Amino acid sequence: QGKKGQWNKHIKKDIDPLTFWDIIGELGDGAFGVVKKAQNKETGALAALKQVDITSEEDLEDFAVEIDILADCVHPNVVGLIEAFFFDGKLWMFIEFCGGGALDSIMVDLEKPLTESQIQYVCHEMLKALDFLHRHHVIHRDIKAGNVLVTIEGDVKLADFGVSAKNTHTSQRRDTFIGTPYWMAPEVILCETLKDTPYDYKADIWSLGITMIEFGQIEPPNKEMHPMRVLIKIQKADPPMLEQPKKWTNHFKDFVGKCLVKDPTKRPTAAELLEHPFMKHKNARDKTAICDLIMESKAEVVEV
Ligand SMILES: COc1ccc(Nc2ncnc(-c3cccnc3Nc3cc(NC(=O)c4cccc(C(F)(F)F)c4)ccc3C)n2)cc1
Repeated sequence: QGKKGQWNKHIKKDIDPLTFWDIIGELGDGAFGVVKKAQNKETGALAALKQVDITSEEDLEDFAVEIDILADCVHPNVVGLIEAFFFDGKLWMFIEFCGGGALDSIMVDLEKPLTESQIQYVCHEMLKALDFLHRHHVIHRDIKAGNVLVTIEGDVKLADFGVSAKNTHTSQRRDTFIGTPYWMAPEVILCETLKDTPYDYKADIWSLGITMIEFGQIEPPNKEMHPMRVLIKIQKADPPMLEQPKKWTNHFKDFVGKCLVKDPTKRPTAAELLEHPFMKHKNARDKTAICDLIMESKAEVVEV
């Protein structure tokens, strides 16, 4: 079995998933397509379920890349694939459910940004995920608060709802559409040769820096601008900075400044950033601050 045979190993075929799973609700108002909440009949485990109509071989290829990434990249800070089925012309992906949801929704719901100690912990967890993915030759390419999930225990899991992640091995790229520009690194916009070189994973480090500003201000820089204008500005302007410098420590500001270096060859790796003083502080290993935030956000939603 050639290519086709290759993707079978992670996907159960011709078995009805509803033999093992109950669908118990909807997730997100279709913002992510058809995503449901499911519960395992035997274990009671909760899952996020994505069902995708597979009409063409090409669709299959695209989603096989996603399954391969998730099956190969098992890490405590990356969303976990529980199992996948191909049934009734659909691909069914069951992902470990993160009860706190995405961090952008939490900031919007609570109408407040993260504190520096919450940012310190989330950033440390994200860096561990990025270091792991980059070592596995996976570039995320859409790092932003909306792709950072939290569990009710305060664990942080990197996700990719736009599925723009690329496995440099297969160098298969979903139709090369331009994602949301606000988090985009300068070299990615310029389509510089650096995009497909040993430096192309550095784009995630730039987006991490933008995401740090997003955590501290609820929105990324230039959010009020028209997306096309932002592409030009990211190219031309000096790197963005935190708006209220007095609000943040020098370690945090220095960390953001190191991520937002326009020349990718001069931008640090995730491994190097894990050694930055901002990451050596005990807050970076203390989940209590983020647990308080998650409880506050869960308390907001009173089950009617
Ligand atoms: C609206 O409130 C909530 C509340 C809880 C949750 N919790 C939750 N927990 C787990 N997954 C999801 C989820 C939500 C919407 C869409 N997809 C979700 N998970 C998911 C993720 C994926 N794939 C990835 O995240 C992914 C794909 C490629 C690469 C990567 C990475 F590079 F990060 F490894 C990650 C595939 C299928 C699914 C169902 N949502 C979400 C919203």
